[in-house]
Amino acid sequence: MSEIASVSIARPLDEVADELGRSFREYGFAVIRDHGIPADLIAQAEALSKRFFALPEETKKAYKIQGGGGARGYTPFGVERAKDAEVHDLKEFWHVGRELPAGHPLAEYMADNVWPTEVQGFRETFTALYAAFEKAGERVLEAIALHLGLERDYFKATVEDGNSVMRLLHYPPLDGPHAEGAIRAAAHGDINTITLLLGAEEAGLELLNAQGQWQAIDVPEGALVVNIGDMLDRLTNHRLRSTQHRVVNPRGEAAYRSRYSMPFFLHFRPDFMIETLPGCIDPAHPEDHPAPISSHEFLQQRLREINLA
Ligand SMILES: O=C(O)CCC(=O)C(=O)O
Ligand SMILES: [Fe+2]
Repeated sequence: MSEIASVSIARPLDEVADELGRSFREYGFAVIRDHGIPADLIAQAEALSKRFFALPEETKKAYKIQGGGGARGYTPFGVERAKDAEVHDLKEFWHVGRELPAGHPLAEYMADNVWPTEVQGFRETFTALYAAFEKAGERVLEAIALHLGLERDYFKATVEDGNSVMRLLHYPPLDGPHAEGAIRAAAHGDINTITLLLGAEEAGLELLNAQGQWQAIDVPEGALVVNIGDMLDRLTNHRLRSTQHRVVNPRGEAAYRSRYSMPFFLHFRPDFMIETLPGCIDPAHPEDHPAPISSHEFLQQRLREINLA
């Protein structure tokens, strides 16, 4: 049986595109090494994320934006609920979005960021990390374009000034008799184009494989986990799979520890029309979603389903 690919993107992309593409077709996931996001920037970001979540609840709640659907700033424990899930996820998180200059035609789609004044260097560090994620994501998309037989820079214009969001996540420690194996984030597919995940070395991330089994994703230290989101799944007529995944609390001692992670949800630009790629349609795979939909409208529909809009 094949495995989730672990690929260095420092190599020429035409040499790795097919291994990467196969992993995205079969698992919807791949592990990316040599992604170019500096290790010291990651370490600094992890330290500041921990510092923020360690602040008193009342301090953090001051950064919850009323009516903002959690798009920016702080979302407390007990709000987000996966599509069709009955209970809330066991997590709190912070969102950083794109900063566009005033008067930019896409500015209306993007709320202003807020920054916690209690954590020194937060804004600088996460602004730098956002840019680094974006650059790594662009390279992954180049490899995906090659795999799909498209021009290497096909995706560049589709994601330029997109509504990408970086999420700092904290899953607080659990206690009590039901802590081991508890579901920290219920099964879900990501909404966006691709997701790049850093800092998830603490066990718990699992994907639902094609055989219907939950499979743990092992992440070498410092590597990126990349998965396909629903928008790219739809664009490619399900050739690249947006796979259900979840976070479970590990068993043993680790069950009683916090878990931190930092996903970057890379989005198409809001006005990009998601219309099935002609190369992904053939008699065996007829077009599944004939009506094009804008990336913005798709996102709004899905946010309503997960209690964030
Ligand atoms: O924390 C993780 O490892 C994964 C988080 C995730 O899947 C999400 O926030 O969409
Ligand atoms: Fe996810």
